[in-house]
Amino acid sequence: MQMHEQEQFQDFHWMIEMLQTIDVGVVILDKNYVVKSWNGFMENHSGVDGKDALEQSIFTIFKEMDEFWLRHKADTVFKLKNQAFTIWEQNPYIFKFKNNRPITGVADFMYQNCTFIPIKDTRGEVDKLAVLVYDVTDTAVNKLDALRSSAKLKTLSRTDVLTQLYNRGYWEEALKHEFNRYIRTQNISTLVMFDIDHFKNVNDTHGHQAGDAALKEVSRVLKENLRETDIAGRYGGEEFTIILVDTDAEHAMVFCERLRKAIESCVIQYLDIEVQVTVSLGVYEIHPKLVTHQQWIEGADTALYKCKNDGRNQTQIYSYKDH
Ligand SMILES: Nc1nc2c(ncn2[C@@H]2O[C@H](COP(=O)(O)OP(=O)(O)OP(=O)(O)O)[C@@H](O)[C@H]2O)c(=O)[nH]1
Repeated sequence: MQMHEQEQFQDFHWMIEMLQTIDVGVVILDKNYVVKSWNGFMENHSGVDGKDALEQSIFTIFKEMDEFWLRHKADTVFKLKNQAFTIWEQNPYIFKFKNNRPITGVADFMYQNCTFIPIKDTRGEVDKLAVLVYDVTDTAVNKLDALRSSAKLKTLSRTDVLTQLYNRGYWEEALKHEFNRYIRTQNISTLVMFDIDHFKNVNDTHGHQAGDAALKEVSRVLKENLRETDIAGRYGGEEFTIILVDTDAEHAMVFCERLRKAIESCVIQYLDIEVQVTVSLGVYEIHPKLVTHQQWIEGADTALYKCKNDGRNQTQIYSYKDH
């Protein structure tokens, strides 16, 4: 061997050595999807030895592979002679490998980004392509975790922890939204504010924990009586609010009386204590002369306090002329 040839052979040897050991999968496919090269990364993760993979169709080695998808992707690389990419967000993996990383052990399989590179022959024709496979499991798992916890945060920040109803902030936003919708569409909605009667007595007699159990139970009964479109929130301590969408005061009254009776007949169990509570409910149908959503709340609140003054455990309707 001449000196020049020997150097070339050395270069080739180093290149093969490097391809064998890099932490990226390298597969070379011909136009018939037959494997022409298979590096160490592919051997390690697929469990298929290079000598067994060579001259096999890639679809024989990976029987579950989405053949249609890969052919479509590769065809464009062969035709356009351009590189193509896939990212895990679009397609979690091309080659299904088990994930064996200790840190991101939660993922069942390896997330992959892949690059498809056209390889030209000596005449400049693309007759093969290289698929480079990058293990991006760590990045993917971290990103998915962050997305999951931000979705959880979103729910948390709009939910009252004790009752699992909407909290006051979120509920009030919903009320504003409904108020503006009325201005646009003139669709009637009714606001209900209700409060547990003599709730202080429950706490004083049975303790705060029993009081919490009562709040939870009242919320449960409330949820049971709601329609899909109704929006219920915990307004404050033992005060609750409901927007009854597309409902007038008369129908709201029927709803409130049903709810009031359901709560009254409910026996709340906390340890060996049994507690029963009643509620007072104020009803206010939206009115064209209302200028702010705050006035809507005030009307319902006035009706609620009228119930308290008139003996509690009842529903009253407020009307605009009471202003
Ligand atoms: N257990 C418990 N109690 C709460 C919570 N938030 C507010 N409270 C209590 O609710 C009670 C409200 O009492 P008041 O405003 O005097 O009203 P009330 O006793 O319900 O009487 P009326 O509304 O006039 O029928 C207070 O004792 C508060 O401490 C809570 O999250 N858990």
